[in-house]
Amino acid sequence: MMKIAIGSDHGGFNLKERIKEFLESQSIEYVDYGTNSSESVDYPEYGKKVADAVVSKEVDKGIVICGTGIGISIAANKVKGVRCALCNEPFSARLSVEHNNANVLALGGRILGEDLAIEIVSTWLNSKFQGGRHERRINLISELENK
Ligand SMILES: O=C(CO)[C@H](O)[C@H](O)[C@H](O)COP(=O)(O)O
Repeated sequence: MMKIAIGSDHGGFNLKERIKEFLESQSIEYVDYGTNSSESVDYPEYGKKVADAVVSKEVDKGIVICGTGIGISIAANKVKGVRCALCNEPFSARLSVEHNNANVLALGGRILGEDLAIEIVSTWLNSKFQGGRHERRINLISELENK
C-alpha cells in the first residue's frame, strides 16, 4: 500500500486539508508534516521535511503545497534524490511521472481550485514511470547532483 508525505506552508494549508480528505477517501495512508494552521510560516522547512521523508523511504511519494507551489518546489528539489514537479494541470502531472519519475508533486494553493487540484493529485498517483530513454535522462540528473 502506498504511503504519502504531505506538507505545506500557510498558503497551501487549506488545500493540504482537502487533499488529506481525498487520500482518506481512497484509503491511501499519509503522514502530515504540517503546517497545522493558516498562520504565516516559512515554506522551506516544510519542503525539506517532506523531501527528507521521501529520500529516506519513510514514504513512497510526497506532496508539497505553498501559495504558488514555486517556493516549496525549489526547496524540495535542493534535497538530493528528490525530483519535485510543480504541476498546476493534469497533463504535466501525468508526464512528470511517465517521463521524469517525479517523487514529489508541488501544487499552488492560491492558484488551483479544489476540484482541479484533486484531479491533478489523482492523475499523478495513478501514473507510471515509462523507463527506457527516460531512465537514461534521470540518471544524468543524478550525475548533476553528484558533481
Ligand atoms: O514561495 C512561494 C512563492 O514562490 C509561496 O507562494 C509562499 O506561499 C508565499 O511566498 C507566501 O507569501 P506570504 O505573503 O508570506 O503569505
